[in-house]
Amino acid sequence: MTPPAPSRTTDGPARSRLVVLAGPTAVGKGTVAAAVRDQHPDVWISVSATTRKPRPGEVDGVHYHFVTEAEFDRLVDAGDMLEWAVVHKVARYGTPRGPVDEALSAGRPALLEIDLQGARQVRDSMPEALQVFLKPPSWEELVRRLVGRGTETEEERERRLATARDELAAEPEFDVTIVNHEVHEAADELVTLMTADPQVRP
Ligand SMILES: Nc1ncnc2c1ncn2[C@@H]1O[C@H](COP(=O)(O)OP(=O)(O)OP(=O)(O)O)[C@@H](O)[C@H]1O
Ligand SMILES: Nc1nc2c(ncn2[C@@H]2O[C@H](COP(=O)(O)O)[C@@H](O)[C@H]2O)c(=O)[nH]1
Repeated sequence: MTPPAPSRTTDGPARSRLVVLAGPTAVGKGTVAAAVRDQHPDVWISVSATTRKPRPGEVDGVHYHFVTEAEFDRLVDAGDMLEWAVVHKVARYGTPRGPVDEALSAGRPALLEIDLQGARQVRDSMPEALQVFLKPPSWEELVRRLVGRGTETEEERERRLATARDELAAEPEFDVTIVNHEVHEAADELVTLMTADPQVRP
């Protein structure tokens, strides 16, 4: 799919659409974002900074910028984070501000895959961003996906599922909901939203 040229307004240069993708743990945010990356290289996807340790197979600078607590503090103190939060009561995650501005100024549709707290911060600071909620087909399927991923201990899974209940209740805050039944269908729905005229809200 070829994106339309970004809209121009009378009060500034062209800016493309910023989309926030949020939703409970293991709903498939990362998987859908990876499918978007594979199929639509024109879409820019933010690489977050985090203080959590890499999982097997995760590459620094690709999946996350893995930073120390001190480095994260420095980024926050310098005002270099568009948003950040402590997620699942364990680690800090944040969106580096500079690359987002560069992508939008270059006219690329930009995607942030972040948690509910971060989505709320972006809603305050960039109300023009489109807020998309990714929802599981059912609670049972969400648990199946979390267990099936096999990357957390039982204790960590319980903590994530507790957060997930609050996150599911926040669905009405979002502009659009996509149900992640099938990865490629969800990715296509997301790209359709990302490449629509940013002046027109769905
Ligand atoms: N549509 C789908 N159908 C079946 N399995 C899926 C689907 N989407 C994702 N999965 C699987 O669910 C698991 C969780 O996906 P993923 O890690 O992308 O979730 P996430 O929302 O990014 O999670 P977290 O917020 O914990 O980082 C993975 O094993 C992934 O392969
Ligand atoms: N507020 C932010 N949340 C983020 C960011 N990057 C990722 N996340 C969210 O963290 C959880 C856990 O991720 P995991 O990789 O440890 O499974 C998940 O909900 C992500 O969406 C960010 O920059 N800011």
